[in-house]
Parts: sequence; C-alpha cells; structure tokens
Amino acid sequence: MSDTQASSLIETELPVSKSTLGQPPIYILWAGKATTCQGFAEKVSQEAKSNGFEPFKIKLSKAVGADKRQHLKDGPVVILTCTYDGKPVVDAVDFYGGLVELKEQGWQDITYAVFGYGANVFEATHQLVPKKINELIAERGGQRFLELGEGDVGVFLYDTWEEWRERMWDAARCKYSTEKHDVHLPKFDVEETDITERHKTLNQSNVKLAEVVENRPLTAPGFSPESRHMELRFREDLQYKPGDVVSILSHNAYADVRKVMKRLGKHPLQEIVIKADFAWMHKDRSILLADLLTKYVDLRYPATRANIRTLLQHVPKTDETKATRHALANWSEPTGPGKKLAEKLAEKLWDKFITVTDLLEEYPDIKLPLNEFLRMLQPMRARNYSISSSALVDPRRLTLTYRVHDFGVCSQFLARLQKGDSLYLLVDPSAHKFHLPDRLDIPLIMFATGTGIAPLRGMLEHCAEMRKKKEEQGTHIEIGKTLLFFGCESRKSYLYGDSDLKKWEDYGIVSLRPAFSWEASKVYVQDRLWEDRAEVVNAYKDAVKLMSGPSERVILGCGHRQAAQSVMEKCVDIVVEYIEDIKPGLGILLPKEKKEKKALATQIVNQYRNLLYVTDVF
Ligand SMILES: Cc1cc2nc3c(=O)[nH]c(=O)nc-3n(C[C@H](O)[C@H](O)[C@H](O)COP(=O)(O)O)c2cc1C
Repeated sequence: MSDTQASSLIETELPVSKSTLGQPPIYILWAGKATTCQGFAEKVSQEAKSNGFEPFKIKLSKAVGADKRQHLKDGPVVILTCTYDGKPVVDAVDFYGGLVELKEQGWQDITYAVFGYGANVFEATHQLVPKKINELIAERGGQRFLELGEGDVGVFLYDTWEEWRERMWDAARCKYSTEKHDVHLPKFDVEETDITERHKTLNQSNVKLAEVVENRPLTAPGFSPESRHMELRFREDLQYKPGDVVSILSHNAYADVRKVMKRLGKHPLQEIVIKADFAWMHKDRSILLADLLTKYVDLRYPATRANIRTLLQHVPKTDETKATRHALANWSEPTGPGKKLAEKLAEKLWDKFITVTDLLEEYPDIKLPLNEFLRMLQPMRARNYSISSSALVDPRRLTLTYRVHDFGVCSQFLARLQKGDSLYLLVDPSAHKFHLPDRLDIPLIMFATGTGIAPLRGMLEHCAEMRKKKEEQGTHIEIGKTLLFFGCESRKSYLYGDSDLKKWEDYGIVSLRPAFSWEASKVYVQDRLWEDRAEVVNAYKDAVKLMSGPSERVILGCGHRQAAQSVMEKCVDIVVEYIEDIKPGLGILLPKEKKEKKALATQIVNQYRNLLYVTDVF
C-alpha cells in the first residue's frame, strides 16, 4: 500500500497535525450508518492532493464544541451525512444537537459545504438532517462555498455525488487559490497470485492453461451414464502422441462443500489457520474453509474403516446413541464374529461411494470436531484421462472423451465446464507406451469398451490426418486398415459411431465392428471378436509380415478390466483354432487334450503381452 493510500484510510482528530507541504487542509467531516458515507469521505480524501489540499477525515462526533471548531478555519470543511427517521445518525447526534443549541456565531470564519443523502420515500423528513446542518451553519456565521448536494439513494445517487464533488473541487480551488495537478492517485492495484500454486502444493508442476472450445454429450439424450467430448485449446503448441494422458486437478462441487459446512455447523465464510502439519499444506497458512474444502481435499473418497473407528470415538456414550454406536461398530469390526458383516459393509462403502460426510449425515449423534474431519480426508488427487485427439490436426488442440460418473469428482467437474471456461492440466507422456507403431502401414487390431475408445480415437485421427496431409502434398501414404472392435451398451452410447468413426471408415482407415451388449442380440466385444476371428487372423498375418520385431504393438485394447480379460480369453481360443497361421510349424506340436492346448495357447498369448498386445484398462 502506498503512503497516500495508507493516509487516506486514517481517521484524524482535531486539532490535526499538518504537514509542511504548504497545502491548505480540507476537513472531511462525516457520519453515516453503513458504508455509503465512509466511501464518500474516502473519495474526497483520495482526490484532495490533486486539487491542492491536504485531507483530514474526521467523524462528526469528533467535531463537537467550540474548541474543536476553532481548528477548522484554515481550510474548507466538507460535511457528509444522512437522515434516519428524521434524526441524525448516532455519530452525528452531538454535532447536530450542538448546532441546534448554539446561540452565538460559532461558525464564523469557517468555510463549508454539505452533501446529504437520503431516500425520498421518507417524504416528510427527506434530507432533513443535511438540510438543517446546511442552514444552521450559515445562520451561525459559516460561509457556504457551495450549495447543498442532495443525493437520493433510490435514483442516481452516485451521479449526483460525482457531479457535486466536481463542483465542490472547482469552488474550493477557486476560494483557496490552489491548482489542479496530476498527483498519482492511489491506484486500485492488485497483484495476481500464482494460480498454479494449488497444483504445486498438490504435487503437480508444469500445468498448462487451456480454454474449453466445446463440451458436448456423445451419448444420446437421456442415456445414462453420459459420455462427453471436450475440445480444449492451448496457448502453445503441445507435443503429445495419441495414447498419452493428461492429468487434471478438479474442484469439489459446491453442493458437497455446503453439505460438510452445514453438518459441521460452520459458516460459509469461516476462515481457518492450519495448525497441524498436513503433508500437503503449509503450517500456519490461513485459508477460507470453503476454499480448502473445494480445492484441496477429496470430498468424494469413500470412508475407510479407520475413519469409521474415528467417527465412533466421537459418539457420546449415552443410552440415546446406542443404535449409532452399534451401527458404526459393525462397520469397523476387523476381527471376531462381526468380521463378515464388517467386510460386507466395507464393500458397500466402495460400491456406493459412501463418504465420511455421508456417514456424518446419516448419524447425527457423531460430534466430530473440524480438525478431526479434515485429518481424515485425502488430498485432492489429480485424475488421468487419455487424450482422444492427434496433435497432427492442430498442435494447440487436444480432446478428451470422458464418462460422467455418479460419484466422479473430476468427471462432474469437467461436465460443468462450458465453452470459454479455462482449465489447467498436465500433459503427461504415457507411461506404458500405449502408442501407435512407427509404421502406419501395419494393420492394427483394436479393442475398446466405452470411453476406452479415447486413445484409439486419437490414433485413428492421427492416421486419417497423416493420409490427408500426404494427399494435400500430392503424395500417398499406405495406412494399414484397422479392425476396431468396440463394445458399447447400445447404439445410444456408440461413441463417435455415427460421426468420426463413420467418417474414417469411409476414408478407408478403419473397419468398424461394434458390439452392443444391451440390445436384444446382447453381443459383447469378445463375441464380435470370435465372430470375425478369420479376418482378425488375416490382419494379424498381414501385420507380422510388415513388423520389424515382436515389440511392434499391433493389438491395442482399452476399456474395462473385465472386458480386457474376456478379450484375452477369446484370443487364447483363436490361437488354439488358428495355431498354424499364428505360429507356423507349431500346429503339429499342439497337444491333443483341449486343456493342454489351451495352456499352450495361453502361454503364447502371454508371451506377447505388452509386446505385440498392449492394454490400457480402468
Ligand atoms: C429505517 C430508515 C429510516 C430512514 N429515514 C430517512 C429519513 O427520514 N429521511 C431521509 O432522507 N432518508 C431516510 N432514510 C434513508 C437513508 O438515509 C439512506 O438509506 C442512506 O443511504 C443510509 O445511509 P447509510 O449507508 O449510512 O446507512 C432512512 C432509511 C432507513 C433504513
């Protein structure tokens, strides 16, 4: 804060100690109830120097009596006040009373102007106090240097005030022969703190700012769970490959924050000082509780059994709380006869995503202090999402394909974002090399379920864009045709099925093999794979011919763990049936027994895992 700013905020008392700057003083006498008048006084104070005056702000209550008045003669006096029910406000009562009772010319040699504000709905007493002060001072010998200003809180209050103030300065400068000059008015200066500080606190550095260009549903209206497509635009070029992931630090929904505050009986504006050493937060840091709950902790993390034991400790041991104690004890019993029930309930915690807050709501008997609640929470965790685009299209663009989970902090946060909103995220090269092979002419076999399509969509976009770019240059690039087995619940959740995937199929990049498990035919992705196994084997054989080594990834799967497992099992069956095509010469060595055949095929499939076949499961 500059000196000017600091001084303008300070209230003074009469007599004032004047500086040696040689500027005449201006006395700003004010009294109001709320902040209106304080703001007016502050404004005059801030503008004084540039009009050649040294400002002194004084409450009207401190300007009562002859001894005080005698110090007001060497500069203009500006009086700012209002009326309540025809009467002065508390801080103006003595001043007003003194003025009414004053018999002699006590205001002689004092130059003054009054600005009053009030509401004209109070017809009978509208502006009564400022008007009276204005008249009485004149009667008591004061010299008015400007007519009364009358602001109405209902209409144009600040216009009236600004115009009056301008006239007041003109008149004051004229009377005291001061000059208007440029003084550095205290700037309304703010410094923006590093917005990525939270990311650093939560162990995430090098985040990049992106703007939401699009955030639209991919599933048909009314389909649940909803999946969405988000397009982001960055300020700088990105270097990512399809298959890479981004890491996003989200916010808790305010509804969740409010639930906690209400249950713990905390006011929304409660600030706290962190006294314990949370690993992820500085000691002695002061922070708005709502801010901490919104940004730093995960409010949707299921309660642990240790959490429930802590909750149990905070239930008073009375007869009335017996049922609560019994219920919580069932939950947290790790051994003994209650173990089975406890395990079942613990599963429920995860199935239903039951949080500490949910338990607090369910059991009002728990009297949990705030520090204990905070201690139980996990820090907000960044969530990873596969990139579903290719940087080849535009290095500043990146798309995400995500499902909105009922209990998902991050997916719900993403779903709330709108076009034009911004978001920080970390673009992280994929740890497990879930990438396209270097040679794009190798045909690929892809499996996806649900939003597992994300990285594969990016890869297909990459292939399509590569071909398009070459065509634009008048050259041709051989792109191997991908077989995409895509498991969806129904056509309503066939993500990109009628848009991008269709477009790339028409372009010869991909051959689509959707499997709809909720439709009458009930086809799962592994069923479709089995149906088309002859083509899969042919594609595999074509790929092997072009491969430079066994670590070229030609089979890529992304989706639910269970689906990936079923696909692997089907691959084993395919190897059994097509062993001679897959491993020429091995056919005759294949054992006769079905079980042993399968064991050998499983061995072969496992051999290629993470080499030729990579999966990304969730
Ligand atoms: C209870 C009440 C009584 C008021 N009486 C009067 C009045 O008699 N005359 C008038 O001009 N304004 C009257 N006002 C309007 C106030 O002067 C006006 O709202 C002003 O902005 C309040 O200033 P403050 O921000 O210092 O509280 C009244 C307002 C309230 C709430």
